[in-house]
Amino acid sequence: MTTRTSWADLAANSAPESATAGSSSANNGGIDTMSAAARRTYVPPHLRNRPPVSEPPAPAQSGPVSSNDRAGNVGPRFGGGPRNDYRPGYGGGGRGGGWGGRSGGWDRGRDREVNPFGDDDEAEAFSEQENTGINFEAYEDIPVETSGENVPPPVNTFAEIDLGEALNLNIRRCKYVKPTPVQRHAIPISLGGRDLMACAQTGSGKTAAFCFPIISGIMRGQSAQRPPRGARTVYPLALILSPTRELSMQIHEEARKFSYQTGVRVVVAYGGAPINQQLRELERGVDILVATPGRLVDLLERARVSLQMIRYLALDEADRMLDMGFEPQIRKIVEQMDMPPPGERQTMLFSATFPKEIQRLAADFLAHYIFLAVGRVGSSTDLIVQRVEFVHESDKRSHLMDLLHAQRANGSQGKQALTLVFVETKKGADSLEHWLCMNGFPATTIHGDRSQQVNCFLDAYLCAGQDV
Ligand SMILES: Nc1ncnc2c1ncn2[C@@H]1O[C@H](COP(=O)(O)OP(=O)(O)OP(=O)(O)O)[C@@H](O)[C@H]1O
Repeated sequence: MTTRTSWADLAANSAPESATAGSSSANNGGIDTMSAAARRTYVPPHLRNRPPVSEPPAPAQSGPVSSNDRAGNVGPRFGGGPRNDYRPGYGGGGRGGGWGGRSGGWDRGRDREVNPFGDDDEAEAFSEQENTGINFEAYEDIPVETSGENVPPPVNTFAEIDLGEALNLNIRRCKYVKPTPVQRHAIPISLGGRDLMACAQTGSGKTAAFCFPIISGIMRGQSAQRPPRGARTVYPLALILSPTRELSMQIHEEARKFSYQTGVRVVVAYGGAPINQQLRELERGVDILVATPGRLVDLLERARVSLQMIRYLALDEADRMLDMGFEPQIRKIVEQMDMPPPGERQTMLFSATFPKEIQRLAADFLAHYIFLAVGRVGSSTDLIVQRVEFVHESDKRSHLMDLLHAQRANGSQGKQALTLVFVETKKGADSLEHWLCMNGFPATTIHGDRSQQVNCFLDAYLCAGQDV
């Protein structure tokens, strides 16, 4: 069934055929960290250290979201679809059976996986307390639009999706009780092997929306293709591109939690930091690479990373990447290196907005994609009263004083309230700070290297002593 909506119509006109995949520039040196046996067949990090199995790999078969046509989308490169890598005896102990029962390659290899949850106390980790990162009360009214052919139905619970035992445990460790709107729709779409163009705001739970299908897919899959051997070149199976170092680090942290004890290894690479440590991390193996575009181009040009084995590509905050001028780098990474073309890889494009430039990117990077637009969770329009008031220059301070007094009166109901005042210059901020303090509203000025022009005040009346 096809549902058409205003945004959807924009999306539906796309022509995804224009992407071109460059040929591999593989070199033939040995992979010096591998044994001779391992050299014969490339073994991705998540599959290394498995106990040997005598039977051949399981035949290609559909994933648990059986109504989806993943095979047709993944292409012949990966054996026509995901492989269910359940093997009797593998992961059968400890965490339960099924393909999700793996305890992962980490613990058996030379690296012991650090617990990203930061504690070994399972009782604490599994406490019933919900993750409070999302305002679930604002959920029910979130408008969601989807369009495209054969859109997989959304799910209401994580239990409805077979993500595998290990990933399910990590979802519980994260205290995610139910999926956010973007997760409800995006996860079944991606598990179904479909390309996705998702318009979703920051804070809507996008990270899990693209990480869960990637991790689950890597756990199930088995690469049918052997990459050429290149000294010190690594071959990630998934690439997550994000605009900034901070966001990349955040995604990496989250992805490490989601992939804990799955055997799937996540590495991050971003600019503005020494490359050597990142190279060492890459050399230890990488299944999912989280990267900023500039640093990734550097790694590709040094032939330290090859995109030849990429099965999953996620672009987070794509509109921000374009705003920051990363389009040439992104196009180089996706179209001019050795990444498999659309249709042979699975691509998820996330953006808060859907301007023409993003529509073009979607047309070039995605194949037969589903368009998803999710309204903002806890949108400012729902939770914040916005008011614009025009005040004469000479009345600004007295007006501010009135607002602060009003807030002080409201604040007596119990909840602490903070006031942020943005001031044009540091000098102006210093002057206002002094004036506020003299008038009984302790304030703290914040200014930093990144924005000398914008300074803000914290009304410390109700939070004196807090370090912003
Ligand atoms: N299903 C869920 N249940 C409870 N909390 C969740 C759920 N999904 C995500 N969260 C939490 O909500 C917060 C925002 O999620 P997340 O960082 O994934 O959003 P995002 O859309 O990727 O935002 P950003 O663009 O800032 O990365 C995080 O604290 C995350 O742990």
